[in-house]
Amino acid sequence: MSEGNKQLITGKSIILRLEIDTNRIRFSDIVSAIADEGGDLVAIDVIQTKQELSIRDLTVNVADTLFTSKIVDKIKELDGVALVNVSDRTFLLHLGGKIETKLKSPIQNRDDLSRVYTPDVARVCLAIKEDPRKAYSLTIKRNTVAVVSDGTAVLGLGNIGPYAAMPVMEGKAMLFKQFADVDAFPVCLDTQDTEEIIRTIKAIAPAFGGINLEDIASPRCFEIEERLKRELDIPVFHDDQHGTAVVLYAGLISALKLVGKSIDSIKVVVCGIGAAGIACSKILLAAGVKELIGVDRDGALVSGRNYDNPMWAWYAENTNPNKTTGSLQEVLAGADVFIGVSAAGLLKREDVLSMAADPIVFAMANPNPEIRPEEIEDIAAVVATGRSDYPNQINNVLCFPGIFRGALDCRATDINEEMKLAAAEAIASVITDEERNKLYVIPSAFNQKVAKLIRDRVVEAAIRTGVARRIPREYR
Ligand SMILES: NC(=O)c1ccc[n+]([C@@H]2O[C@H](COP(=O)([O-])OP(=O)(O)OC[C@H]3O[C@@H](n4cnc5c(N)ncnc54)[C@H](O)[C@@H]3O)[C@@H](O)[C@H]2O)c1
Ligand SMILES: O=C(O)C[C@H](O)C(=O)O
Ligand SMILES: [Mg+2]
Repeated sequence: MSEGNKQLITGKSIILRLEIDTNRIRFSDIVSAIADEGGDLVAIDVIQTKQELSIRDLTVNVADTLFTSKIVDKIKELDGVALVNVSDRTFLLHLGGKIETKLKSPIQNRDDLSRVYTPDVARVCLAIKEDPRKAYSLTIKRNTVAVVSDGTAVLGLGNIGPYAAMPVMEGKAMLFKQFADVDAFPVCLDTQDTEEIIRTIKAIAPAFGGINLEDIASPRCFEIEERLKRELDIPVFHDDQHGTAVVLYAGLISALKLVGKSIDSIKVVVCGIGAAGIACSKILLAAGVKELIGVDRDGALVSGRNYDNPMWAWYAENTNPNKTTGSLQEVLAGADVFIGVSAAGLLKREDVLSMAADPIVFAMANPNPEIRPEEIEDIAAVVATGRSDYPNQINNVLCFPGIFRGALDCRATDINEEMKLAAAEAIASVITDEERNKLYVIPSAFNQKVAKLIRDRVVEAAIRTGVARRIPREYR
């Protein structure tokens, strides 16, 4: 297990079910024992009481699994307490998966049955056969997105395969529904072959109004997306590239306002030149960043070198104008902005100290960032991560629900550059100059304005650029 993955088990919440003999032990002694072993008791539920026996569920936050085993051992030593069960709240939330199918209308009698199913359904099938566009009005297609992964670059966990990728894809499906009322379905493919992935996605496309590619490793992800965009008539969007780039750009516009720097005068270092790093770099170049340096495992990407990865060859030619060479630490000196889309713990406090005044640090690797915000909160002007448990969450969740809502509503054939830029501007517009501060440069995922604003701007951009096949009523 890598160092990064080990940190994964931080910040757990466990539930201890205890059978307590109240004649033999005081509850306060149990609480102290838990605290002594590093547990933070946050809730108590009394499940049952009979005479001197009390069954209680104690919800305890622990910093990592080590504390869990210490707490469990300590409880077992206590006289008058029996440990009935220990459960992890996160695992409980995943029991049986996180999403399900719901019927829009119940099937209560023969009449209903004959309409939703044989024989009447056949008339609907034939109507679609006659005019395939009716798939949008008569099937789930108009509101359904496939979240497709091959499990090769799941968060920063790497190639963990399609089964292990499912919890993330189910999570993305939840976010689609929660934030934009899009029905999304996780599809994890048991193949890592580019052609087979393309063929499979094309074969399942009839049911879907859009394809959200997720956690597919670079450089394969580029060809898969490019080919599918060309060969399918529904929008195909690689979230780790474009969703991330859109939110990053929105966050950077806002952070630069805070520190009073302009986009064309800053030096930016991007660490991790994969799917997210390349897309973030492209959006920054388009926005006018002049000094942009990409760093991967072997240091800065520089023109004139031979790179097997064709995207790196392109990257080296189009960035790093001063041909700066060296490690992350070396090229970061004097930089205004650090963007991390690589792996946990790569950035050190000393590195941030070597940056220009008012450094902006976007440490976006998941689940563990390149540096923990608490390590640099006193020296950085703005710190953001991809996580939900710190302020300034720069995560593609802010983008993909609204962008697909817009694309589906106007039956777009594509999600193009103008639509992505419109989404970034929509996110950036949510925070006013008065509201903006060090801990609030990007709206929260729960800000209800975001998805709606993105949707409207995306629809407008789709209409403007001629990719909308339907004009929503308010734009007619
Ligand atoms: N916050 C967000 O919204 C968001 C979105 C997408 C990706 N990410 C995160 O960014 C990371 C990369 O995701 P991706 O989809 O681009 O994956 P990817 O596999 O396409 O790219 C990762 C890149 O990071 C490089 N890398 C790995 N370890 C490195 C090291 N020690 N030093 C320098 N470079 C290193 C790899 O060589 C690769 O080029 C993951 O941690 C992921 O969770 C965050
Ligand atoms: O899944 C996330 O939280 C963001 C992003 O898609 C990632 O792969 O890290
Ligand atoms: Mg992802």
